[in-house]
Amino acid sequence: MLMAYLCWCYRLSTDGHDFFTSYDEVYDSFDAMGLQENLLRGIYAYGFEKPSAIQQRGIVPFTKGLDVIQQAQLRTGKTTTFCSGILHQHDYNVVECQALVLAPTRELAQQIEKVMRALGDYLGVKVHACVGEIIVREDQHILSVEKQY
Ligand SMILES: Nc1ncnc2c1ncn2[C@@H]1O[C@H](COP(=O)(O)OP(=O)(O)OP(=O)(O)O)[C@@H](O)[C@H]1O
Repeated sequence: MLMAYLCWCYRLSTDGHDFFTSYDEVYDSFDAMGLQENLLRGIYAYGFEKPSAIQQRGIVPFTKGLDVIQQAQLRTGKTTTFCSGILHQHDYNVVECQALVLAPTRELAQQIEKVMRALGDYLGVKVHACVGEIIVREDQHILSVEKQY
């Protein structure tokens, strides 16, 4: 199968000018990415041994706090890429909502919730999908009173 992937990073520079660049660092193992230990445990426990092409290029820019645009073919590991990046950046000493992922469909939102929960298994992360047909007040309660991440 032809594997196509693209990874761009975008950040406001300190002098106020934008810059836009392709990201060409490649990490051929999850260990080499400098990820939180408990995130690594989650990745390996999920059954991943070697990062896919988009993961080799896409996870680390997330962990550096860059604004990232990624594009790759279906089923190449995009969801895992941004979930890992998000989970790495959390401060697990702070009990508050720290990330919001927007998805265009209920199925995608639920798939992202599943992956986030699995990868974050050893991090103690709390994940909640706010989808239609569930009372909005319940979502608000979970995200505020229960202090979900
Ligand atoms: N490094 C990896 N090693 C083994 N399996 C992997 C790896 N990364 C992802 N997978 C598996 O490949 C499948 C696709 O992964 P993922 O959902 O992250 O890709 P995607 O590009 O977001 O998919 P989609 O295009 O359907 O949204 C999943 O079953 C996932 O568990």
